[in-house]
Amino acid sequence: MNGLPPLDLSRVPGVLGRIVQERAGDYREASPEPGPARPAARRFEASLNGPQLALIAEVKRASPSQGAIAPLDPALSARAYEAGGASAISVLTEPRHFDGNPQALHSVTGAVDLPVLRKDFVVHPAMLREAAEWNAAAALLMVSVLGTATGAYLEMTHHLGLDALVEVHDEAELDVALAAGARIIGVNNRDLTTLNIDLSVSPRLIRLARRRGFAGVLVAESGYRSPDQIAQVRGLADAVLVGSSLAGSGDLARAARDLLAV
Ligand SMILES: O=C(O)c1ccccc1NCC(=O)[C@H](O)[C@H](O)COP(=O)(O)O
Repeated sequence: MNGLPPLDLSRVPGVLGRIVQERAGDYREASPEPGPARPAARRFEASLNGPQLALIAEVKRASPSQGAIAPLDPALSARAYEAGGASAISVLTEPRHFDGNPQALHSVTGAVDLPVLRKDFVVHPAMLREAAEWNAAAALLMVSVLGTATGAYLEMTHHLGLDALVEVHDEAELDVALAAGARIIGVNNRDLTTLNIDLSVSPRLIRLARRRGFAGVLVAESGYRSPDQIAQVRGLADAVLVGSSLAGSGDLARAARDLLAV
């Protein structure tokens, strides 16, 4: 496992640019060593690979687009999502804009049997080492942030035994994810520069990925609030990732169940 190439984060625009610069500052002193290799468990990937559309339910307490959403207890929320039929849990660990923290991830991995995704803005190998140490099953890698280093970060994520959800928002980013050898690709409907949501992005790029021969797992992400909206990706996506509408619902198990109703 070689060292990772340096990232040029000054090219990342808008809110996302600010967040990733802050995260890079948080990890400036951390060791860039890859850490010990672990066997691939592929639990996250397997949980999304069934015949039904799977739900990745997100523990999301706040966000740049919504402000404060709900003061969720991470472990109780994850148990509620599990009861509501979620296949996997996503936990935001970014502290300034999403009110996340490492302890939230740690408490969720101890509270549920479901695989857990570390949702953060990965800009340093230490963030992946932490995810493995905290028993996450997967980590998010964003092509808009990692650019041409996506393949190297993917290799390190796999080296640590983790699955990677490789996130894209446009055709050029999809090409990077495919060339990097991603096994799980998430298409974000939210433009992270403007924060605008366009639910036509996921179906379009998911179809394109299949036309390009991608046989792995495809996840539609962001902006889903109703079963009608989820219906737009049934039969196309393997999974949907939903945060704000579930987290702000007041009854997480019921909201998860209702969202998945056909
Ligand atoms: O949610 C935001 O406002 C946001 C802003 C800047 C960077 C990332 C952001 N969200 C991360 C996500 O991708 C979402 O948490 C996730 O896909 C769920 O989206 P939603 O169901 O719309 O909460």
